Amino acid sequence: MNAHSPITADAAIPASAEEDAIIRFEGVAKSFPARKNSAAVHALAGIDLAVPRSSIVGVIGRSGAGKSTLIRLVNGLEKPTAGRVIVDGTDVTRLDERTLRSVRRSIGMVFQHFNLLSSRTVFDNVALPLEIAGTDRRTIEQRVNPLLELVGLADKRGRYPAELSGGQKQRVGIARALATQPKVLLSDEATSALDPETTRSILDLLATINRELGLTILLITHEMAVIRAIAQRVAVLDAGRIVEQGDVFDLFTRPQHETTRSFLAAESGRELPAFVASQIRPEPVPGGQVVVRIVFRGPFATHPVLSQLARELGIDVNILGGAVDSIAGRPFGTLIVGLPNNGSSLDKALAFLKARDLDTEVLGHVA
Ligand SMILES: Nc1ncnc2c1ncn2[C@@H]1O[C@H](COP(=O)(O)OP(=O)(O)OP(=O)(O)O)[C@@H](O)[C@H]1O
Repeated sequence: MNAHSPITADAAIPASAEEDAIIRFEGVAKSFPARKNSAAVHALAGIDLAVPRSSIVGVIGRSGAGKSTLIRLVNGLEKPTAGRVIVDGTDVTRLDERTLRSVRRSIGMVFQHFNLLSSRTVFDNVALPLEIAGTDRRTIEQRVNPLLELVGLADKRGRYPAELSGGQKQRVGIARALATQPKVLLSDEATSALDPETTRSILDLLATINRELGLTILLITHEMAVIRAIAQRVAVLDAGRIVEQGDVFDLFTRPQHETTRSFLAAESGRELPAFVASQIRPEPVPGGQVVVRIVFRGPFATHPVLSQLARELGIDVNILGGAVDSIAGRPFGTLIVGLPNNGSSLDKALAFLKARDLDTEVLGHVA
C-alpha cells in the first residue's frame, strides 16, 4: 500500500488507484439544499477514497464531519450531488430503486443502536433480510444457524432483544448483516454504545469475519482506538473533506494534519506528562531545556539511540516521558525528552536523530 499523503480536496488523488478496490468514491460531493429556516449544508466535498477488497478501512471524524452521509452513499440511501460511488464495479449513484434494492443485498450494515425488532427472536431477527428476499425456510435455517454459531449466540436463538446485553445485541446485528452473504460490511459506529471490554470483543469479531470470510469492512468512528484495533487503512474526515488518508501505522506514527494529531493526542506516549504540560511554554527559558518528542518507528524502536547520542555528542538528555507500543503488529515508540537550550547542541542532537531516520518535533520549553 502507498504511504499516506496529506491531500487537499482540490488536488485529491485516490489513495491507491491501481488496487482492486471494491468501493471507490470518485470526486464525491454531497450538499443538502437550503430549507425555509436553514441554509444549504455542504456535507461532503472532493471525496476520493478507495477501499481495497478484503480490507478493513476506517473513516474517522468528529460529530458533523460527514461520516454517516459518506457511508449512506455506499448503499444508495443518499445520492451524491457530484461524483460517483462504485461498489464492486457498479456505479450505485445511477441505479433505479429496484436495482438498488438488489445491490443492497450485497451490502450489509451494522448500526450503533443495533436496530433489532423487539418482537422477534434472535433467530428471526437474523432471518429477516432472508425472508424479505423470499428465501425458503430450509435455506434460512441453513444460513442462520451457522451465523449464530459464528457470533457466539447459538444458545440464544429463541431469546428476545430485551433479554440480551448490548454486546449480544450487536452480535445479532452483525449476524443479520451477514445473512444475505454480502460482499461489503458497513459499520456505522458499531461500538459507540458499548463499554470498552465489549467494544474489544465486537472489534475482535469483526476482525475474525474479515479474516475468515474475506469480507471487506468500511467502518466509521470517532475513536482512534477503533481504527487502531482493526483497520489497515484510515481516512480522516474534517468538515466534509478527507484531510489525510493512508496506512494506519504511517498515520499513527507520522500524522501530517492538525485534525489527525488532535485525534491522536490521547494515544499512548503522545500525551505530555502532567508535570511537563503544566510548565511548558512556547518561548525559550534562559538556562532551561527544549522539550522534544522523538518517534521511533520500526527497528529503531528498540535501539539505544539516546545513550549513543549522549556518548557521541556529549549532550545530556533528560527523559521526561514516553511509551513503546505496537500498531498493526509493528513496533513504535514515543519519547519526550529535554535537551539543553543551546543552539548548537540542539541542532546537533536533532541532526543526529534525523540521520537515524527518527522523527522529532520541538514541543516547547521548560525551566
Ligand atoms: N438530511 C439532511 N438534511 C440536511 N442536512 C443534513 C442531512 N443529513 C446530514 N446533514 C448535515 O450534514 C452534515 C454531516 O452530517 P453527518 O450526519 O454525515 O455527520 P457525522 O460525521 O455522521 O456526525 P455524527 O457523528 O454526529 O453522526 C451535518 O452538518 C448535518 O447536519
